[in-house]
Amino acid sequence: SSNLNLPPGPPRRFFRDNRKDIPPFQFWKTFTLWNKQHGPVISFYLGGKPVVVLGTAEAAHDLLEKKGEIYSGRPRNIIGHEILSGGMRGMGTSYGPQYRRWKSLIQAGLNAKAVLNYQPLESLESKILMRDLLTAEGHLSYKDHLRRFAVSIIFCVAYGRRIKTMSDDVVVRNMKTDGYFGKVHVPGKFLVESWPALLYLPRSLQWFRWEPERHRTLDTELYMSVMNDVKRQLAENTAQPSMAAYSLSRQAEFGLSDVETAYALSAPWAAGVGTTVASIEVFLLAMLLFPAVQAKAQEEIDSVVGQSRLPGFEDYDALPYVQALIKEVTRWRCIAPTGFPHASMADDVYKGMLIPNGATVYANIYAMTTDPAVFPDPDEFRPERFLETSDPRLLNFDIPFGFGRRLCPGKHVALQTVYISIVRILWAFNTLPSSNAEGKPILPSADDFTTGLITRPTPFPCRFEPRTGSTAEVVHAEADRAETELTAWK
Ligand code: HEM
Repeated sequence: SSNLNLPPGPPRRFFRDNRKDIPPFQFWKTFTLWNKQHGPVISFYLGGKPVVVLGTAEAAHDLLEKKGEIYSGRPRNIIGHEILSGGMRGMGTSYGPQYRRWKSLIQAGLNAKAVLNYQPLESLESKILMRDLLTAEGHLSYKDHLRRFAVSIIFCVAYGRRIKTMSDDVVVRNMKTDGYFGKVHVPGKFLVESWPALLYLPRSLQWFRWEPERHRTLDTELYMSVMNDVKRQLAENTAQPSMAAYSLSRQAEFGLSDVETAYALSAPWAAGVGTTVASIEVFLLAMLLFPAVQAKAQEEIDSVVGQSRLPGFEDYDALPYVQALIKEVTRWRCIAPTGFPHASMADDVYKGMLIPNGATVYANIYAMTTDPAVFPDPDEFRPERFLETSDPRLLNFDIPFGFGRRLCPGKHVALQTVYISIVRILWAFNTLPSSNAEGKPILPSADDFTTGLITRPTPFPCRFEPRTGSTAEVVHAEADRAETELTAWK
């Protein structure tokens, strides 16, 4: 392999370190520019460590899926995995026995069949969400209602308990660390990732440890305490079915210690709340900017469901335009633009280029989902692109959820939650922009997004106008009934 070259890329810098070429803000746009300039597979260096970026779905399928035995590792991540998580988050663990034990627990709770059991809960919580949006005060408070909705569903799935308000103790405690995990995963952000020799400094001088170690103590206390609650309920025979109840009653089978189980059970919480909320926010943004799409989806829902009842999971197959709209939400502004980096676990050769053992490999999902050759006019929000096609890449579109053995295990539950909330918002409300003092609509930018492993629209005001005279009545009646049924989840 010594005769082979790494994939092309930006000019190599002093000490082979391109860190300075990568802006901390929306770094995926720089990756995409480099993919355009140098080709679908590019490379650069971070502190002497090779990084490869795959800019087309074809390259990602060829490597991350077809050669899963090589490309299912995770790069060494000193801050996010080793220091912040004590090596216990499966998401940052390389493929191997420890990862497989973690994954079997996750899969048991989140596989396509298991998630059907969560539909009744998702339906009930979405009825509460409709009432919250109907009675929302101010044009930004929808964000808090969406977050409560997503946290409550994920918390029920993981621990069998509802979150009724954002002032719930576990939410308040989690908010102290929430977001930190995403923030530490910006490539090139920490010197020690590029220069691990800094770990040889006396511990008291390792300034980069102080903050993540503080967060780790808080995280561990929180994850253990919510898991121990379920342990207690199991002993008292009062536990609701949940991932925690299932895995604690089979702990020996999964081969995970208490603290490892506690961290595994926190994975849906860490990876599932922000992503679900961000997806629904992207939907709302698109509805403000593309009102004709909103009207077309509402027309479809009205023709299938009518106005006297809410749409439900049973209507899914009869709503192809809504299904296409959801795919377009995940494509138009993908919320995990570079996925989560993989690492190669052996030398490999792809189209004459060397991808060395230990290289960090990013799937540039942003480049793939905005590739005009596959998605003409990528900035247009056009669900029709998924209907007027026989291209299998569009018919089976799931690029936003990653690739191969590391493909998002929460995909099924995420799509269920997103569907039931979106279809009911469309049925109940016209999502409309706020107006300024002169009565002119304030349209948000389509490109004002945050930076991090997960990106979301920066907060924009919007309002929810009931579509018919009877909407409020149906929403209130359904929410009251849901409130009673939800008491089972305490
Ligand atoms: C629309 C919402 C979501 C999107 C777009 C999304 C996207 C992704 C992506 C791109 C990855 C990285 C895949 C790779 O490495 O190739 C990932 C990983 C992951 N996701 Fe999601 N996700 C979403 C919702 C969820 C939910 C709701 C959960 C949990 C209930 C979840 C749990 C996870 C976990 C545990 C991983 C790590 C998998 C591993 O390392 O093997 N995600 N997700």
